[in-house]
Amino acid sequence: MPELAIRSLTDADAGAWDECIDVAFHEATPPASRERGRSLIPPERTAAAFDGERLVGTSGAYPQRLSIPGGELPCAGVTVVTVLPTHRRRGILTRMMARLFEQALAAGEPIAALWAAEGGIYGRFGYGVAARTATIELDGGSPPPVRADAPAVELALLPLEGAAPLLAPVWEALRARRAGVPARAEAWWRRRVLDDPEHERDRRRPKRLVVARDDGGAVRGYALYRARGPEGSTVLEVDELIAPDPVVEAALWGFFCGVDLVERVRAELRPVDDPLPYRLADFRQARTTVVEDGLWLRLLDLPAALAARAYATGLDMTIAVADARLPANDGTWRLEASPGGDARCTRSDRAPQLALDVAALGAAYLGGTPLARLADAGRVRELEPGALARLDLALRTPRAPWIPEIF
Ligand SMILES: CC(=O)SCCNC(=O)CCNC(=O)[C@H](O)C(C)(C)COP(=O)(O)OP(=O)(O)OC[C@H]1O[C@@H](n2cnc3c(N)ncnc32)[C@H](O)[C@@H]1OP(=O)(O)O
Repeated sequence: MPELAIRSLTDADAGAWDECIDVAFHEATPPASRERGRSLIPPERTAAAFDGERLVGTSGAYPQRLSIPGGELPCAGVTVVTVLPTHRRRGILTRMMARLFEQALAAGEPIAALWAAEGGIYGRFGYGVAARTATIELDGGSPPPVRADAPAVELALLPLEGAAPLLAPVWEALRARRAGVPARAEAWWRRRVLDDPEHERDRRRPKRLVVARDDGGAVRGYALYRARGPEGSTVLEVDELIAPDPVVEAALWGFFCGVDLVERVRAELRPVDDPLPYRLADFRQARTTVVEDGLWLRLLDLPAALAARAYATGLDMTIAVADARLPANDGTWRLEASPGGDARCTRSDRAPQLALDVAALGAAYLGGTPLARLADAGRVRELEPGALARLDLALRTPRAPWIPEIF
C-alpha cells in the first residue's frame, strides 16, 4: 500500500480537493462556489492527504480573530474536514488535525474553533462545545415587541451589493458585546455573507437586507432574510439579525412581526439567551424550537488562552488539566486573575483544587458552559470544596457566547 502523505493544497490539486469535499459531504457544489470556498483559506493553511497520487483527505483553517470575554484572540477556524469513504478510519483525520494544531501554534493562534458535522468526531481531539445556538420561530403577523422607549430608527431595504461597509461596524459592536464571534474581512462579507448566487438558494427567494438607521443615517442594526415556501404558507427565514443596541434589535423584530403574507418567521443561529421572548407581551409568542451545539473550541496554547481572557472575579486557583494530544498543556496550572484586569497562568507544583480535561475547559472558556454543569456530567472533579463555585463565578459572562454564522 502506498504511504500516506500530507501537504498543502496546490492549484494542480484543486479539482481533486473539491471532489473529495463533495463526495464526503454528499454534495454537488457548482464550480463558482467551489472556487469561492477555497479562496478564503490561505493555501498554507490547507492540508491535503494523499494516498500515493490520489487526494483522499482535506482540511483547512481560516486565520480568524475570535471575540473572547474581555477581548479577542487569534483563532484557527477549522473547516472542510473530509476523508474519502474509501479511506475512513485509518487515522487520516488524526494526522491532519495534528498538523493543523502545529500550524496554528506556529501562527500564534492559542485557540482553534469549528462547527462539527457530527457530534462524535471532535471531543477526542480536545474540542468542547463552547457556544450553543437556538432556533426561534414566531407566527406571521404577531404583535410587535413591547417597548416603553420608541426607537429613533428608520428601517430601509437596501441592495446587498456594497453593503459591507455599512454592516461591518454593527458586527464589530456585537463582537465587543458577545464572545464567540469571528471578525469578518471585507472579502468574507462580500463572498460569504452578501453573495447570493441563485444555485445556492435551495428553492428560496433572493436574500434581502433590511437596515435600521439612526437620525444621523448610521446603520445601527440589520437583518438578512429570505422567503421560502408557496404562496399562502410563506416562511421568512432570518439568516442574520444583528443589533447590539437592544432598542434597535426590537425595531428589527418588529419589522418581521409586521411583514404581510407570512405564515411564520424562523431565525436560526440565535443566541441561547436571546432576549426576544422577554420583549413580547406573550412570552410563548417566540418559540425556541431547537437548541444545539454551535461553536466547538479547543485550547491549543492553554496558558496563553487562559491569561488572555477577562474574569468576573479575582482568582488564585490551581487546576489540573489532562491533554493527551498536546502534552505542553497537560499538567497543573496556577491561574491568577484580578476582576476585569490582567490574568496570569503558570505551571504549578501546588496540589490542584480542580481537575478536568482540555475539552471541558474549552467548553467553559467563553463563559457559555457552567463548570457545575460539566461537573454534574462527570467532566470536572472538585478536589477542594468551594473551588468549583469560585472558578465558575470567575468564568461567568453577562451574556452567553454566540456564533451567528457557520464557517
Ligand atoms: C469542521 C468540519 O469540517 S466538520 C466536517 C467533518 N466531515 C464530515 O463529516 C464528512 C464525512 N466524514 C469524513 O470525511 C470522515 O469520516 C471524518 C473526517 C469525519 C473522519 O476521518 P477519518 O480519517 O476516518 O478519522 P480517523 O481515522 O482519524 O479517526 C480518528 C478517531 O475518530 C473516530 N471517528 C472518526 N469519525 C467519527 C465520527 N463521524 N463519529 C464518531 N467517531 C469518529 C474514529 O473512530 C477514530 O477513533 P479512535 O481514535 O478511537 O480509533
